Amino acid sequence: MHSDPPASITLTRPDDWHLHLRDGAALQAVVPASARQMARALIMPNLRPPVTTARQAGEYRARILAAVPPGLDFNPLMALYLTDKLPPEEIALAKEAGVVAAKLYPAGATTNSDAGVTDIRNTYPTLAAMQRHGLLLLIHGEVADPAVDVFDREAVFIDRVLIPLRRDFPELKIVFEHLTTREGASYVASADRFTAATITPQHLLYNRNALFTGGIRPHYYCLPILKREEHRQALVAAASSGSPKFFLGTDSAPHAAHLKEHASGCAGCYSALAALELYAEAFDAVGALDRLEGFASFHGPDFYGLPRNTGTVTLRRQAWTLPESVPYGDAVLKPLRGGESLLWQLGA
Ligand SMILES: NC(=O)N[C@@H](CC(=O)O)C(=O)O
Ligand SMILES: [Zn+2]
Ligand SMILES: [Zn+2]
Repeated sequence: MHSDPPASITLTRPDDWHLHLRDGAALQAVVPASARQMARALIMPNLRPPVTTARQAGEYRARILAAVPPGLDFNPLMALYLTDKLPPEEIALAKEAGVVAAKLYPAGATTNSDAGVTDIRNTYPTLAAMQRHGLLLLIHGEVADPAVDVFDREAVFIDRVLIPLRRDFPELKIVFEHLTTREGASYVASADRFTAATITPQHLLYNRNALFTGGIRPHYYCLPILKREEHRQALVAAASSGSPKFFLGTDSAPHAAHLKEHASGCAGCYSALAALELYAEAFDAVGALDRLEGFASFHGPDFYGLPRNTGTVTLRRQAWTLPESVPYGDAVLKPLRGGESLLWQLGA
């Protein structure tokens, strides 16, 4: 028996556990959208130059707070960018300054990852300090090895890097960011309580056909790249399973439209403008709207050891059209699903 979807759903205020806000004019352009939807966000440190000290993280956080529109309360949580040389002593300073995590980018794996880690063993003293001080390790889980097929880089990362790393640091909390494969979902589901994962809206809604529908579609290009339909289905099953290991992280990654519509287009989807609406659509499609609140509002803070938010947001089942583009400094941004209709709308 099928029951009609509800006309509205109310959730505890959600958080975004994987967000790129950039800096300068770009930061000013994108902070309001996230602050309107989310109570907190874990801010990615892949600026140029990257955020590698507790002091830089504090200064960056202040710039973010200064861009929050009056009347909204938004709490940015900060992470350091792990390099081959991040000193273990910086971890104690970071902990003291309220930084909650460090982010591992394998060198060359994604946008602004050239300062990333060339060999995980170089970071072992720093990872030991993180385990001791209770900082989480956030991972872009793809090998950068050009010999590995782009679509296999996540699965290969699990075998080559993650399994040994987990063995060497059994109590380091690890978030496998922007999960994209069935292999990733089953690794995390069967891992112990120190391992969790974020999942983006695009990986729940689209498979790799979206990259080529009627021509090449640069606004669906992000890393890790969209995968086959069977992987999308595995991700939807994981996100809507009720397991506390999976939670919301948009990986909203703005790039000026002209740099995506380019011979060598940038990787990253700008999803922050309608993130909750997109997630609601994905959960609605499998009749799992009752599982959205756990994924969006509870599992993240529980894993990070932070309090759940108070207050609520309401989504209404009401079609509306997302703008095709929005201002981005001197350029424009084309949001994921821009110019198209959405089924759910976040209440004012
Ligand atoms: N996801 C992306 O495709 N891009 C991100 C980097 C990242 O999260 O890997 C970016 O900063 O643009
Ligand atoms: Zn990444
Ligand atoms: Zn990201």
